[in-house]
Amino acid sequence: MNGYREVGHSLSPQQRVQGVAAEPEGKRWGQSLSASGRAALPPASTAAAASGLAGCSCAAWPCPPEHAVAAPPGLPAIAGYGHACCQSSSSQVRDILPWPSPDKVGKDGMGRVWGSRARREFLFLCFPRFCTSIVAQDSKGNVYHGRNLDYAFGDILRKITIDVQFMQNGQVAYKGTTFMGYVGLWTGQSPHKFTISGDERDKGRWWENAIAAFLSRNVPVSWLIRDTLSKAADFQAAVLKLAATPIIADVYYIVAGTSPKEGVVITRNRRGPADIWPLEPTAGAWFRVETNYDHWTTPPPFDHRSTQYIFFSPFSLSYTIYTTVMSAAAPDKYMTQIRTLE
Ligand SMILES: CCCCCCCCCCCCCCCC(=O)NCCO
Repeated sequence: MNGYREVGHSLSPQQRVQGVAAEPEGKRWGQSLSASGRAALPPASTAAAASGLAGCSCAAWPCPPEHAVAAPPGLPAIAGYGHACCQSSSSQVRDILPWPSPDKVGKDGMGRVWGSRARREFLFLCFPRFCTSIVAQDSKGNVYHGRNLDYAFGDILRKITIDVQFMQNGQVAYKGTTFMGYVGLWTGQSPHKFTISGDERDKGRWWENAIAAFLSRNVPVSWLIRDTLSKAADFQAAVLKLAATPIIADVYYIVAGTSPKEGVVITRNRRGPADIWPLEPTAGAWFRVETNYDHWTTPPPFDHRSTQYIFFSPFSLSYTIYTTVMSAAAPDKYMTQIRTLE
């Protein structure tokens, strides 16, 4: 079964989501769950989930866990999913992230969606596009940023995944999640300024990357994340730097700041930006999800991420190395979980 490895215990996806749902806003977000945290989950939550509750009209925000909308049998409920004050948002989420069909989720979480494990490994190598980043703003204007880093060679990479802090004058200048011995960063946070994640964009040919690297002397994409974390003064400066600096390969940079509306997906060509896709909360666009496809295109039919819920999807877990959640305005809440396959 897919699980989570963090300080001393592992949780199933279902326990994890329900545990988060059980906590008051701001208390539990970004912290490790304890066994007692799970025990505190009100029984009503399970009852509501089992009863088929389809939205509520209470005035509280966040919607209490007992108002969580039911998920299909065997899948977790999400608090606030059907709340009146985010009805439009909820329905957007429902449209964009519907529950996967349980009959497609097998013992290893991939089941009939992908077939045998050998076939999946082969498919990953052929179509290595599995990362997911999300930036979202809540009703109070807080901005959150999450990412799944999915990759092959999980057995090795999970063992060498580390959170690193870069110090300057005795203080944490920035931090990130990476692999032992790997110089760049695909995930990081500059405290009280911004957070960044990178997702691969599979465009162009390998030799074009080589030319960009060796002849044009462009910057590797993960180095630019690190350099931006180190040098950019604020969200705007970070977005400008990430959008304009010539890099070796195409990529998606997802950036979140500390103030309302500070969230953006930058689609990069080697030479500059192909597209900038900001949050537009006043127009209902309170979140942006980037996987490994241009947001204005339709993902191929073999990729179900845009039609399944993201972080806890059994579909994605098999190749997920780690999940990070962060919010630059609350830098201490930075949390990475290594995804185990036990
Ligand atoms: C001694 C050094 C060991 C280094 C290990 C190197 C691992 C490289 C990992 C790169 C990860 C890039 C992932 C980008 C996220 C993404 O979009 N993934 C989808 C798969 O292509």
